[in-house]
Amino acid sequence: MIPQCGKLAANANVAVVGAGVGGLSFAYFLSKLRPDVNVTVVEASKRQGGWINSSKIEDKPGHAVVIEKGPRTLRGVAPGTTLIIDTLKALNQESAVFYIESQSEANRKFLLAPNDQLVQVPNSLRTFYKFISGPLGKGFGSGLLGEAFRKGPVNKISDESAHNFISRRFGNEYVSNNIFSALFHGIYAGDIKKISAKKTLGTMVELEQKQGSLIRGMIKKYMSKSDGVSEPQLPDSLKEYGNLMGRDMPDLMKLHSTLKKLPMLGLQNGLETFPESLAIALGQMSNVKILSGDASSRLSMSDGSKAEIHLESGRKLANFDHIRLTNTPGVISKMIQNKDLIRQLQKVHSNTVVLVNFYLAGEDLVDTYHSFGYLVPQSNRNEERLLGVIFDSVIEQNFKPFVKSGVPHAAVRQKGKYTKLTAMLEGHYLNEEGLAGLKEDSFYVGSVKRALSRHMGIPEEALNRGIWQVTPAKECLPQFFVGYDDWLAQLSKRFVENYGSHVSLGGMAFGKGPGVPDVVMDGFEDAAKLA
Ligand SMILES: Cc1cc2nc3c(=O)[nH]c(=O)nc-3n(C[C@H](O)[C@H](O)[C@H](O)COP(=O)(O)OP(=O)(O)OC[C@H]3O[C@@H](n4cnc5c(N)ncnc54)[C@H](O)[C@@H]3O)c2cc1C
Ligand SMILES: C=Cc1c2[nH]c(c1C)Cc1[nH]c(c(CCC(=O)O)c1C)Cc1[nH]c(c(C)c1CCC(=O)O)Cc1[nH]c(c(C)c1C=C)C2
Repeated sequence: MIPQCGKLAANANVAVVGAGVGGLSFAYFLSKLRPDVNVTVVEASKRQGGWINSSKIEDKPGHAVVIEKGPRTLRGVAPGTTLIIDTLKALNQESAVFYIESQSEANRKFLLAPNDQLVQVPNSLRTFYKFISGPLGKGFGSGLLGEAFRKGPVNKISDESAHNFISRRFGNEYVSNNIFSALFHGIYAGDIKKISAKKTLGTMVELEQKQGSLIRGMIKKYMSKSDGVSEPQLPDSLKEYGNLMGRDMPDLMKLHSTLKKLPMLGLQNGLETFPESLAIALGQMSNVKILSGDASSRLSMSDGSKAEIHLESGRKLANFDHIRLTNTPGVISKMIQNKDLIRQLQKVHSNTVVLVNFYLAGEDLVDTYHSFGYLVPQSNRNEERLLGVIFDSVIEQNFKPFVKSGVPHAAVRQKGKYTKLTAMLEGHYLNEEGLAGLKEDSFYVGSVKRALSRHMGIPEEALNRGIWQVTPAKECLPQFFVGYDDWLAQLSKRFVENYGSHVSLGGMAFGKGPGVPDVVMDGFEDAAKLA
């Protein structure tokens, strides 16, 4: 998010706060587009990559296994993914790219029913029938049949919760409680009853507004698509990327068309390969400095035209024409002095997720449920406060190299059978207690063992033989509360009143969505506006 701004003057100084993928990609694109600009990246932690964290454990002496303590896959359909893969190509890392086919077992997903049975999310007529006639299907068939005839809200509303919206469209609360609440666990670690429909289900909300119903809207969209054969087009953001970065347009179009058909992509040695490649490229640019291990504690303006950053170590960095902040609203609120802005930023709470990684060599403990993993809807009793479980070993075993001459398949997975899982817990369930409610590691390992045994019948004895790691990702996912878009517009106005065009905001809270492709695309678009 960037205020109306002019282009940076020649040899301008820019600071980027945060060396997560959002900060690194903004710095990378800006330096590529404007090699005369001096860029300083300030990072609190000693490592770069932010929540992208592909960590290594030793299975046996000298044998490293990658475990993801954050994101691991990218959506193929997102334009930001084309930008990421094309950037990796430019950095000679294309051979590290892997993908999952739509028909792959790793593209199946399960939901946990109230009776603790796993039910497959339909991907065929047979599974659709099984799903709607099962415990999670209540209200789905009738809801869908009646959807086209249900009226919109009586009074025009500017926003509502995603739960409200889904319940209105389906004519019951079952569909939200049994299905959509799980999806909101699997993306926002959030409570569907508190999340903005406009921000998170924007396309559906628009369909209702324009066509009166989702089904009618979708039919109309389908009919207009099948009217004529239109040439495939690059989205505007990718056209701008291709033009400004001097990329071959037909190649970019081909890459985007290919990626759009892939449900997900991953990287050899984990998703951290991307921010790591960006950091290496930035390290080779003479006009870029990365300062790690020193947090920004305060921002100030010196004479109305230059900005300063005060670091926790006591050091002051001065003379910046522009500062890019890529942190959550809560973190940014601690760097500024204006009371009104602080109050506004503090309105956004970021949820905490506890990640529990498990690895066991030699055995496949999830063989009856081969899939991406499962999510837990709010209709489940869920004593463990589990949000969902990702079956990393299944994903890795189904990865295919994106380029034929790339890394051999075996390079992304261990040899033979193994089980690698990531369970995610807490999220909105922790909000009443706050961070003080976080428990010891052994508590979470116990919770996950109990849940896996109950949901999939995995014997505790087998779980006791694996390696466990617990990582709390504190206040990691900003929550898009009802009215978020209006809040963002107001916030942007207030930032301009206070800092003119000297400060811009990037990262999960300020882009199109919370995914890696969204924050990378946002970083490019804002860098292009300044360049
Ligand atoms: C558990 C989890 C799973 C996810 N799964 C997926 C997924 O499967 N697919 C997907 O696309 N996305 C996923 N995401 C989202 C993805 O992680 C984010 O889109 C991405 O990491 C955001 O990058 P960022 O640079 O904006 O923020 P961050 O990664 O938060 O980076 C911000 C950086 O700022 C630094 N910082 C903080 N305070 C200061 C300070 N005062 N001074 C200087 N530096 C500071 C931090 O140390 C950090 O390095 C997931 C997120 C989480 C938490
Ligand atoms: C169980 C908790 C979580 C899982 N992933 C996340 C949480 C909190 C975080 C997350 N997952 C995705 C994103 C990016 C969203 C985007 O806009 O790109 C984030 C922040 C991707 C994602 N994961 C699932 C879905 C449906 C999506 C979005 C689109 C897609 O990739 O298809 C499903 C899912 N997430 C988790 C599990 C266990 C799971 C399904 C079985 C873990």
